[in-house]
Amino acid sequence: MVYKIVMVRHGESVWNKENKFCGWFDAPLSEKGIQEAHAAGQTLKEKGYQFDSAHTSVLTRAQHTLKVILEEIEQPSLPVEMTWRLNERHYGGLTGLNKAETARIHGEKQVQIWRRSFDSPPPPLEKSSKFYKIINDDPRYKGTLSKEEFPKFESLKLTIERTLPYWDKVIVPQIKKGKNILIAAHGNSLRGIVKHLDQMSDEAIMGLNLPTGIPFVYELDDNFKPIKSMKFLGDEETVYKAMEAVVNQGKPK
Ligand SMILES: O=C(OP(=O)(O)O)[C@H](O)COP(=O)(O)O
Repeated sequence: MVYKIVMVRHGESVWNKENKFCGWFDAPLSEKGIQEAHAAGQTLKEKGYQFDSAHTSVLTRAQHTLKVILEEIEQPSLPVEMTWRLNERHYGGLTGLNKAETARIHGEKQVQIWRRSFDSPPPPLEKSSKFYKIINDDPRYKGTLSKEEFPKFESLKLTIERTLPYWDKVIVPQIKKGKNILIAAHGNSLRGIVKHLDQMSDEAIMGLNLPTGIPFVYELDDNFKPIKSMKFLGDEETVYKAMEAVVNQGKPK
């Protein structure tokens, strides 16, 4: 049996465009991001993809991307499960800061560590931050995350620790039943799933940057080992350039 799963990072958000660390802040899609979502949906339609269910985060940018894709593939009523476990990593005290400006102040190397190291977390989101209440008092987390559980920051390691239980307990059983699944999520929650599937080392995952709005496919064997890893549904040059652009966000300008 060969299992297939499609994943996509949401289209460009307004904060991606403004080059700000976003994390759990609920930035909407930019105009370009909406176009990217349409293009992703059209590509999936051209290639004949249809799904049995979809999974996304509780953040608008991922949900909006998914909605546009489902409209494009003419499956607007597909069952969708939303969970904070697929949220972007919580960027703590970096939330809202411009990445290039942060690199100018703290150095490109430090920003690279904050963005891509496996287990060095960003500084915590302090109560004094203007984003603290917006994120922590957001009603979408009520009843699912207690005050004690609510993160103040997340490294990739911590992100994986809360994403993988959802992958293992909810998504994998659906795939094993033969369901075709689509996941629309975020740069770092998806990097966590990719690291797990490809059994990438803590060092190797540092070099992976996911572009916005370009779906990618995994084909997995019975033991969930990849037969085909991360096959992007886009031409190589476009994908490469989009990945490079993500890397360059952390350079001082
Ligand atoms: O919110 C974010 O990711 P997202 O746009 O995938 O939701 C982060 O700001 C991505 O930043 P990074 O690429 O520096 O880890």
